[in-house]
Amino acid sequence: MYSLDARKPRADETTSAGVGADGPDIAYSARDVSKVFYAPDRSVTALDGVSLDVEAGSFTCIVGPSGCGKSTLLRILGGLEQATIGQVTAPERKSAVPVSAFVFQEHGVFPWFTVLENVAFGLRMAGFSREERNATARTWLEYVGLSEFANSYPHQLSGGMKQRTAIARAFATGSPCLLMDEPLGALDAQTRRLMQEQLIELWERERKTVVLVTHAIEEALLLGDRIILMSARPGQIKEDIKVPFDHPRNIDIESTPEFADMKHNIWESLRDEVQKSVVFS
Ligand SMILES: Nc1ncnc2c1ncn2[C@@H]1O[C@H](COP(=O)(O)OP(=O)(O)OP(=O)(O)O)[C@@H](O)[C@H]1O
Repeated sequence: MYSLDARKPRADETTSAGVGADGPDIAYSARDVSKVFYAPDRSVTALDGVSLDVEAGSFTCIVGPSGCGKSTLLRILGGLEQATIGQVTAPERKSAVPVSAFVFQEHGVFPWFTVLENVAFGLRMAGFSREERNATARTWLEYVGLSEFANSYPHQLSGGMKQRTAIARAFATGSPCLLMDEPLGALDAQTRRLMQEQLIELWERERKTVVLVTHAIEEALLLGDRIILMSARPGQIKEDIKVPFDHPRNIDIESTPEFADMKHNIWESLRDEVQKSVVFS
């Protein structure tokens, strides 16, 4: 459990660090990480020798075929799962606010809490007063356009509104790093577009360290500054791609030839891996 130290974290504790004199700060670092899931009948090697440095304040997307270990890698970075072999380092926790906040594809909100209580939950766990956490939660509800629904319960919301609540909570908690596993995967196409735009805006406002798992190449190109392309299981890093589009960014970049080229090249590289994963899984 967290210690209930009800002070507001200092700015240097809650925002991602930038570029220091010795180069960029590294938020997460994985060195030769392998993960084997053991079961009585068979063991599964999910990751094999993955090494990765994630810069503080960067937006990294992980793309790869189904079952290649994307979620496992994210969970290992966030400390939810342990590597079988290899080392992982994450930013040091300096306050009651957890270093990593998670957003999953579904089930990210507590059905028995109102929208406001859901968004304020992380702050409550970190020991903030009711007044402070409600004020912060209301600000974030405004950013994601859910102010009117502060007192609604999740069953009264659409899927997109529930995901906005989960994303608002992750940002509101004040964690410097957000780990998102297909956060928009369950949404319909139109809502997904709006949420992509909103995620870009929120990230540009906060510049937190984000690692986001997605199946969609377009989404990774639109949101990320870097794409980690993984091979079929056992997951290894096949390519480490720099996304060259500037910020502030919007969905218009999708109509540029550069976007189309990158999308094509990434798909060419991913296609073999997808085929392997379909054959062997
Ligand atoms: N707790 C577990 N116990 C046993 N095997 C697991 C466990 N978690 C994941 N695996 C296996 O590890 C491999 C990688 O799973 P993981 O969920 O990380 O892949 P993924 O790339 O995120 O997949 P998807 O894109 O389909 O969500 C899969 O073969 C999966 O079956």
